[in-house]
Amino acid sequence: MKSYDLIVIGSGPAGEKAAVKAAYFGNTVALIEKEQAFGGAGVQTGTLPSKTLKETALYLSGIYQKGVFGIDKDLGRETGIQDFMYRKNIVVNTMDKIIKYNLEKHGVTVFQGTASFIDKNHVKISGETSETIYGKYILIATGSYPYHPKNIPFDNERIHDSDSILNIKKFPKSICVLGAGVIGCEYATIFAAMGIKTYIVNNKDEILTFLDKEISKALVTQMKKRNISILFNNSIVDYHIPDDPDQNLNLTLESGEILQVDSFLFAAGRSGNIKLLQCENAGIKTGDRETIIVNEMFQSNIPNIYAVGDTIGFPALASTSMEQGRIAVTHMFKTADLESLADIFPYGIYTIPEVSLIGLTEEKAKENGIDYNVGYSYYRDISRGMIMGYPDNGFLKLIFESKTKIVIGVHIIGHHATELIHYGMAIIREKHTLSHIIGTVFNYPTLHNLYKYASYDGLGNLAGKKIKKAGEQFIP
Ligand SMILES: Cc1cc2nc3c(=O)[nH]c(=O)nc-3n(C[C@H](O)[C@H](O)[C@H](O)COP(=O)(O)OP(=O)(O)OC[C@H]3O[C@@H](n4cnc5c(N)ncnc54)[C@H](O)[C@@H]3O)c2cc1C
Ligand SMILES: NC(=O)c1ccc[n+]([C@@H]2O[C@H](COP(=O)([O-])OP(=O)(O)OC[C@H]3O[C@@H](n4cnc5c(N)ncnc54)[C@H](O)[C@@H]3O)[C@@H](O)[C@H]2O)c1
Repeated sequence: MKSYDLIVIGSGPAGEKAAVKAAYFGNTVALIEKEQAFGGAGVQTGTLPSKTLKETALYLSGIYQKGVFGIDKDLGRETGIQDFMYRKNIVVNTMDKIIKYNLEKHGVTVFQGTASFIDKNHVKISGETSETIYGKYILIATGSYPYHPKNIPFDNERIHDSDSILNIKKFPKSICVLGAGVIGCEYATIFAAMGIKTYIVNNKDEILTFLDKEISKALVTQMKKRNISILFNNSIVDYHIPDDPDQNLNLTLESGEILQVDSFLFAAGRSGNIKLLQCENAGIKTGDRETIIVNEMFQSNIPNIYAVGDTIGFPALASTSMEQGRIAVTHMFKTADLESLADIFPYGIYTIPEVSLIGLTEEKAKENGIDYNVGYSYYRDISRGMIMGYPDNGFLKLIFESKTKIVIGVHIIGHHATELIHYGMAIIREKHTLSHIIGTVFNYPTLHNLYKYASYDGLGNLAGKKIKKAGEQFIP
């Protein structure tokens, strides 16, 4: 029987990074993947395809060029679905090859097949042939899948989840998205940018509840401007698919109304991918939504078995999954180079416009009894924003402690927000003050000047002395 220091199950962001790190430090590593294509939701069905489609929608619709040249490109309506999917397919196929190459270069032995536990050290691989291998340590990195509520008749033709939506053969004439979480909001803005009438049905009275309220409201305003209708405090209780593919779906809302749309996308949650593993054979403790229960070093109740990424639940991001994989390996093999997950990490929401945050929201600061103040700056306040055509009326909001002026939260809505946030992360991790930001020289003109303007605005708010209000200097 083949024997390894580590068996990794799953080739998504968590599994790949863990496998190559363990191999780099001289351990024998096997990785088992059930799909032909590697990369999991990170590469094949989630992060990268959706981000590429967003970039494509921006390019084809010309949304960010309209403010610069004042012209409406209106390409979306003339574009075929092949054009829309073209770049996505290139990115996904290339990343698949890159992962396989990375594993090969590190000397990781790859097995194609479905992994299941025989006991705490033996894993069976069922594929074209069947084989059992031994691992001193085992890392579960099997990710998650879109949860399928029983009452939704998924057909992958008109009723989709976030996997099947990537294989559509024509643009929907209109679409209803269920769930205003990250997946729902991202896809809704992508379809709307392509000129498709889009509805979101959400069972709460707000979207993306973890955002600073002001930012989430600003995103709702931007979505409405782009012809997205959001039906709050509502859900769908019945789905009728007519025989005639040219007729609309009839979706019966909880409120009693019927919503007629061409297509439907379910985006209201995911569950851990652990069914096939037969965790009971190894005595591994599992939790809600098919997750594996782990400690802070990502170790399950069975000491030689670890689990990372979506399969352990929150925060279920590609960004954090990779780090969890590396930390688990540090702990197993005592490489002593990465002790724990960073105490704070950013969220990047790739809606149009993008949203990103790090640190506390205003609501959280209030709840924690912190004496805080805020400062704002608008893209339209700064030269780079002007050059870019004031995209999305975006803004940056700084939250800082009134007494020390130390920044405790950064929230951005607008173009490139997911890139801009990283300076905010450095400020918060280093406990920098508004004065520190003001005393920093940035390239000019750049969007980073948003930080400086927001700091001046914050100081003005603190002193009760403001010459100009944030956003006021805009002369249309
Ligand atoms: C639409 C969408 C957009 C997203 N956008 C972002 C984003 O912008 N930024 C971000 O940080 N995160 C994003 N995410 C989340 C991100 O994709 C996941 O957090 C990340 O992929 C989790 O990585 P993972 O390695 O745990 O699992 P996965 O990427 O799901 O990989 C798991 C792998 O394990 C394999 N597997 C499962 N069971 C077995 C078995 N029994 N045997 C063998 N192999 C098995 C699967 O086939 C898969 O290849 C998005 C997710 C979705 C769905
Ligand atoms: N940019 C990113 O980082 C990114 C992008 C996409 C996905 N992800 C990851 O994928 C995970 C899953 O995302 P998701 O959007 O599917 O789930 P989610 O749990 O984040 O959001 C689900 C939304 O649907 C609503 N909802 C749930 N049931 C409903 C019902 N029956 N009727 C109406 N509304 C309902 C919820 O109130 C919520 O707003 C996220 O937690 C995130 O970690 C991350």
